[in-house]
Amino acid sequence: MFPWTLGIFPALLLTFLFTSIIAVTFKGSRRKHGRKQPPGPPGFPVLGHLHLLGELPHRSLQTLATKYGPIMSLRFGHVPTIVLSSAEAIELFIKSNDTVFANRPLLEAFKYFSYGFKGLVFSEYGPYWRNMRRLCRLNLLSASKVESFAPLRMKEVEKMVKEVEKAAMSGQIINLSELIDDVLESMIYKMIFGCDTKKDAGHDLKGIFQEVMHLSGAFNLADYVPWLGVFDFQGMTKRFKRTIKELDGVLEEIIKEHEQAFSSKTQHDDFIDILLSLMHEDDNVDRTNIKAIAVDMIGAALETSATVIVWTLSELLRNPRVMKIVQQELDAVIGPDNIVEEKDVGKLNYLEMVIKESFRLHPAGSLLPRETVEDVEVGGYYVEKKTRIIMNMWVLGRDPKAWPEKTEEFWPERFLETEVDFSGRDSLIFMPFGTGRRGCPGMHMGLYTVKLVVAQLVHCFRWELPAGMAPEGLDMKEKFGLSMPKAEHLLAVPSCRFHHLKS
Ligand code: HEM
Repeated sequence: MFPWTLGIFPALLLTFLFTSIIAVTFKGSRRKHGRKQPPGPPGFPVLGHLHLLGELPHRSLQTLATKYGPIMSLRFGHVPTIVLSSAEAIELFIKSNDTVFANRPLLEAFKYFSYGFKGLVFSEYGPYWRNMRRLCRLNLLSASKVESFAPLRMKEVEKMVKEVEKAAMSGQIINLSELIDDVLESMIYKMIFGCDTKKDAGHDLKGIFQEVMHLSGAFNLADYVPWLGVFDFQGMTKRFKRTIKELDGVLEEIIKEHEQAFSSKTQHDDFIDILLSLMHEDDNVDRTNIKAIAVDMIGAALETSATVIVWTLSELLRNPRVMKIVQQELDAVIGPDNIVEEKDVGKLNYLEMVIKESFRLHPAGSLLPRETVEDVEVGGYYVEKKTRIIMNMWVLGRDPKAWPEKTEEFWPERFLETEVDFSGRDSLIFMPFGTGRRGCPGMHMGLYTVKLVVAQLVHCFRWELPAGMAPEGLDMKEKFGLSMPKAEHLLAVPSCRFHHLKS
């Protein structure tokens, strides 16, 4: 969820050279109004601490926090920032002052791709956001809506099983990262648009969205040193404009098709249909909202769910002991020869612990960003309005105080004795879907999808690493991005566990 990956070094070098000319005249200070600020390292004028982030900012910030503590003050370009690196720090700041920390940073990419913050994810905290959130929760993400899309999810998962079966027959290596992306794209696009590619109409919906995600995760200098924005050194503004124009063209076409079919349909199935019927009833919903919400839902649902599935399967391949227990549970609950159905996933208790453990070590969204709505004093520190707050989720899962046993190991059994659920309500040591008012409203849909896909792949197939690679040889490096995906694609060879799968 935090963008500053691509091209960070060339961009920083450029900024440094450009701004060092005027740096001598700039008197930057982290002390505001003589009031106490959290500790932090000394920074450069203009650049602040941007140079300290490195290729993997979550790790660099973890190292800095060991020196400056779990509440640390930094400045990225012109943006005052506080990094929270423990459950106690998040409790003190976010939980106790939820409404004060309820904004998100308004970055340039999000401005373009959310149609000027007209959706839910990036809209400013206040009545507009409340209305959008209520609308999405009630009409798109309610328990009954999530359930109504179960047959669609199941159909896509069955198609996936057939594809893997074919590869298994011929002993082929499968690129699981690509396979999972494809399954989730089809599921999510069909749920939102009722179609999955628009290739037949000469568009490449998937390609356009990949560019949206790519640009949303890119480092854009103008977000940190706004007055450099007019020069567009990185060509970002040009790319934002080109991509949103292309995206808008496809979204308009999809909406028009839905409008034409609208009156003849008795049932309004996909998100666009539902939003169009709301537009007819509610003056607060217009065409721009529909497009912004559609983009929001894809951005929020797709990469997060795919990343979690790939990390979970990677951990299972690296830990044959855990894989064996998951398969034993599936055999006992689902039974050999049966395909897993969504109604069964709630009975898979060990799988649930496996997914929790995967979230602990590989949170989808390593750095959760928020922004202060107003000036506030917390824990004796003065935090001014529009300060960026970063919760370092990556550190939370690896904090030896919170997870004293086998901290760095993949050990799902720890959740036998730790009473935490996914929601971040009980305990902030584990909050993979965020916390408070801006916590994830798609948690149930995300969990159903992740559990169903993982369970199916592990129940129907045995998996081995290619070329006789030992489990401990699997590369587990992450790359930084919106959802901290695995750096290398996950490749594995399937073989069928059952001869006659009943679907
Ligand atoms: C495994 C999958 C998912 C993960 C790990 C995940 C995680 C997150 C996280 C960490 C946040 C930020 C919370 C905060 O700031 O406290 C978030 C926000 C959000 N998520 Fe999810 N999410 C997932 C799936 C979904 C799905 C399937 C949808 C909808 C279809 C969705 C919709 C949203 C929305 C709309 C927000 C913004 C809420 C707001 O700002 O009010 N997410 N998600």
